[in-house]
Amino acid sequence: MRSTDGPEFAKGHGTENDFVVLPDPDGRLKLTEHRVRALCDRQRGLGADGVLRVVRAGAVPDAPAGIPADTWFMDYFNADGSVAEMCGNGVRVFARYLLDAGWAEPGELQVGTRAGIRPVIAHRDGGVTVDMGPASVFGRSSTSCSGRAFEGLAVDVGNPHLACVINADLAGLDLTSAPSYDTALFPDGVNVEFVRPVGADRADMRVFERGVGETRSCGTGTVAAAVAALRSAGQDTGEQVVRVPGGTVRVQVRADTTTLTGPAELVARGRLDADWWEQR
Ligand SMILES: N[C@@H](CCC[C@H](N)C(=O)O)C(=O)O
Repeated sequence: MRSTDGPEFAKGHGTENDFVVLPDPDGRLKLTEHRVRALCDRQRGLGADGVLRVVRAGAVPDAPAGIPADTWFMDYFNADGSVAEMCGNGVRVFARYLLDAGWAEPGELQVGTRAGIRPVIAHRDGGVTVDMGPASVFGRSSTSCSGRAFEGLAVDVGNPHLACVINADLAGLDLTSAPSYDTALFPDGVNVEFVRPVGADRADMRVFERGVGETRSCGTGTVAAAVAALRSAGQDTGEQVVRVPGGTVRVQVRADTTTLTGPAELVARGRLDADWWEQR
């Protein structure tokens, strides 16, 4: 009989950007790069775009200064085991997990991330709004994909993005391999979005995520996409409904901050096999 008393997990997604959630309030789990990759493996693991460790900020040695020790901290890892500063869809799923576990009350809550504290509101309809903080444009750059060059805006949403507004069919892009990017402007890599405006306040988007590959949604990416779509129409602020392969989110870009509203769903809870976990 195999052991079933390994660490607890949950599985959830936000617009089909999916995550393994590992509750670890006191920071006891040894979450190595190898274990993250194994968990996210879609053939031999649970399968996910990333891992969200649910831990108190005080138990995370590299949590940014200024986050109170008892704040719930989203310790985020990409599927390749790399650490990222922020994950917009992840924060929504993280908040849903906290509520489901009874670790947070409905209403407004604060989630610590490597990009700072993100205030979150969980709505009665299952949607979640995240105050994503200001999105700052730090240049223009280019990428090439499917043998074509595209221009885009470099946008910092806590993590780096290159959001390219294009007037071409998104379905025709081959995102099975990483689009090129300027390593001087993006020394730590970049998430690349291709954005097609559809009317004044709507845009379609596909994304190639740093540390993952093409995903069906990227919350921080939709914020970068909204900023780029608005700028292409001569606006610094406004609202955009962004449609991604996995669903639809609403982004508000204000002068002082941005917000992201979209669904978050938990689909399973269980325990990892203890032997499997120990052998990773
Ligand atoms: N899917 C996320 C972004 C996750 C991090 C990203 N891959 C990076 O390395 O910056 C989102 O919903 O924002």
